[in-house]
Amino acid sequence: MNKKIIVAVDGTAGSGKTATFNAVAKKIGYEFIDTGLMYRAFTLLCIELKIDFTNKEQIIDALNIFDFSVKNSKPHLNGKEVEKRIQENDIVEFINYVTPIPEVRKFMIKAQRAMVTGGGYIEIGRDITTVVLPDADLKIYLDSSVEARAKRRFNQNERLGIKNNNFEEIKNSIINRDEQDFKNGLKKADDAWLIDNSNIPIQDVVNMVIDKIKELEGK
Ligand SMILES: Nc1ncnc2c1ncn2[C@@H]1O[C@H](COP(=O)(O)OP(=O)(O)OP(=O)(O)O)[C@@H](O)[C@H]1O
Ligand SMILES: Nc1ccn([C@@H]2O[C@H](COP(=O)(O)O)[C@@H](O)[C@H]2O)c(=O)n1
Repeated sequence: MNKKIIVAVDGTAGSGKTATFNAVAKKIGYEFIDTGLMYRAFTLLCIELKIDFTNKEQIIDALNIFDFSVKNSKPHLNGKEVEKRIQENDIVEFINYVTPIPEVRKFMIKAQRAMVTGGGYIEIGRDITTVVLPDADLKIYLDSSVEARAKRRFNQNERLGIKNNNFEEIKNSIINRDEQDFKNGLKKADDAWLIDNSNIPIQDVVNMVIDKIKELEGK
């Protein structure tokens, strides 16, 4: 019987981490953890508490009443399902006040590490291969050009009926998020497999990754 492994994935905003690795996890029976949802849900809590985002102490205090869970594959904030709400534009507008705060990152990293209790997990984010799961069996860094990512996000927003969908705004938002993510420590780990999917269909990336996981399970 092949032994399931731990897969850690980082990559730039909108590069395809969720769609690609959710599909991989479903096909091979792995648990899928999207750590970005935790940061989005926490940002939503701060919005709901009407926190002054320039006040770090208020943001840190909110961690004491932050309960995040995933039920039936849907993210829940303090027991309430928030899957679509945390994809709205105001979350992206404020999240960059939240993600650089060391106390917030320490809280999230501890929780994200505890979620992976052995093989059979795929965890995605910005610091998974470098900080959360540095000893993962397989590390992947997923990237795409800014243009490709903006086009995809625009089309996704259209499909989801997200309000005020504007291509140039999305492109600028991606550039800003990349800037913040690199400041927060996003980088390709030396032992990570770089996949640039700018011109590779999602199904081909899914198949490439599954082949690699099966190879490592057999070792
Ligand atoms: N290889 C690909 N080719 C074309 N479209 C893709 C590819 N991979 C993902 N997509 C599409 O790109 C969009 C963004 O993908 P996704 O939401 O999975 O990115 P992400 O990296 O998880 O983003 P974020 O970091 O913002 O959560 C989705 O519409 C997805 O279907
Ligand atoms: N491990 C992580 C995951 C995410 N972030 C930040 O949260 C934002 C939302 O994440 P998405 O994957 O849903 O885009 C994102 O902009 C990251 O800045 C993080 O810092 N660490």
